Amino acid sequence: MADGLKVLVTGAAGQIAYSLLYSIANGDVFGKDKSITLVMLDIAPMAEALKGVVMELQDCALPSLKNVISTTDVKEAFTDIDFAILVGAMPRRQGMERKDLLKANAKIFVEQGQALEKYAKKTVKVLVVGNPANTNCLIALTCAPSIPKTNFTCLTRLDQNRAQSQIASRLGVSNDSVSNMIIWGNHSSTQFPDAAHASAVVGGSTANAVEAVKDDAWLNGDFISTVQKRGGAVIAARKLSSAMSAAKAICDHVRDWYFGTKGDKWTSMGIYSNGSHYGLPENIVYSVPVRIAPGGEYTVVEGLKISDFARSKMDATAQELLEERNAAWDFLPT
Ligand SMILES: NC(=O)C1=CN([C@@H]2O[C@H](COP(=O)(O)OP(=O)(O)OC[C@H]3O[C@@H](n4cnc5c(N)ncnc54)[C@H](O)[C@@H]3O)[C@@H](O)[C@H]2O)C=CC1
Ligand SMILES: O=C(O)CCC(=O)C(=O)O
Repeated sequence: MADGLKVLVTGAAGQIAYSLLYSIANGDVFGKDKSITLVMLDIAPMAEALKGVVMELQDCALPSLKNVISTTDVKEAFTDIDFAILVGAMPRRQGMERKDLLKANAKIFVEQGQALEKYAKKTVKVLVVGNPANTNCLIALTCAPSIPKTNFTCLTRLDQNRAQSQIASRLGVSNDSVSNMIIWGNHSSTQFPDAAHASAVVGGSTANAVEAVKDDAWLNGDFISTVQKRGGAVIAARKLSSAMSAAKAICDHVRDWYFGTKGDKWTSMGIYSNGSHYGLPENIVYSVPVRIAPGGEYTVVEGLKISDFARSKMDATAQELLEERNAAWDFLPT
């Protein structure tokens, strides 16, 4: 078995983790030949529940799971990790926007950014899932200045999967027939799901998704708002936020980050904006299309033609991220 990886999942006793841990431990993310040390962090009141999850993982008898460490101690959790999947945070309830969670969750990402700085490998790759994911990611990377900012990403793959599925279902094709969907901006109701550069295989031929759908009113209207509001719709129906689909999207994101994207395909992820792509402001975490080399180095897909409609949507979601950043700065240590 190839050399192992030490992978941390926070919020390990929560509902997303319950759908996620098996896939990581089973080799569905990093490959069956990679032995995994799984580190599971939650808060002290959840220690007993965490024991139950550990027992279940043991009972799966998985060949690739080398070791399980469950802890409520931040130092133990972050020491020498290769990957950090930061899920642990409060989810929103009905009637809230994700940014309303900033006050409750920002301090978690200050503490965990500082822990990454002190205890993790400098090569650690960090995926922030807990909401508001983009701004929590910005907080974490700001608190870990010795780790490259490119090692921090936030999850918008769930939005991408939602958009892909909407287009596939509209065209009556399988989900894997649709590719190169883009999510621009914030994982929030201002995000811009952009089908203009996506392709779809319909009847054996590959076509641009917009040309295949042939319904601009839907693409510029209900398609966008359905994806933007999908998280809220799941909460309204389930009285709990998305978990199974979130866990699947985390696996897709981390797998692509580890193994790379294939050929001409790209994927969307929230990355640190250094001000050099698509006229986006500097110092926010903004979702863009990226191609990823095996091992994890990503490059932003450049040169896409941006319509006036797209520009206004991209700017609106950037504006929201600037406002979130201003609010978040109140929670950073001085
Ligand atoms: N970016 C995205 O696409 C998505 C983000 N989310 C977000 O993911 C987060 C987690 O969601 P769920 O698992 O459904 O919530 P949950 O409430 O079921 O689980 C969260 C877990 O985190 C733990 N936790 C709280 N503070 C912690 C800390 N300081 N360290 C470690 N663990 C801590 C809690 O004790 C709990 O066990 C929420 O903020 C939710 O809004 C959810 C779905 C998609
Ligand atoms: O919408 C929410 O706050 C629930 C979790 C989430 O971020 C999502 O389902 O997209």
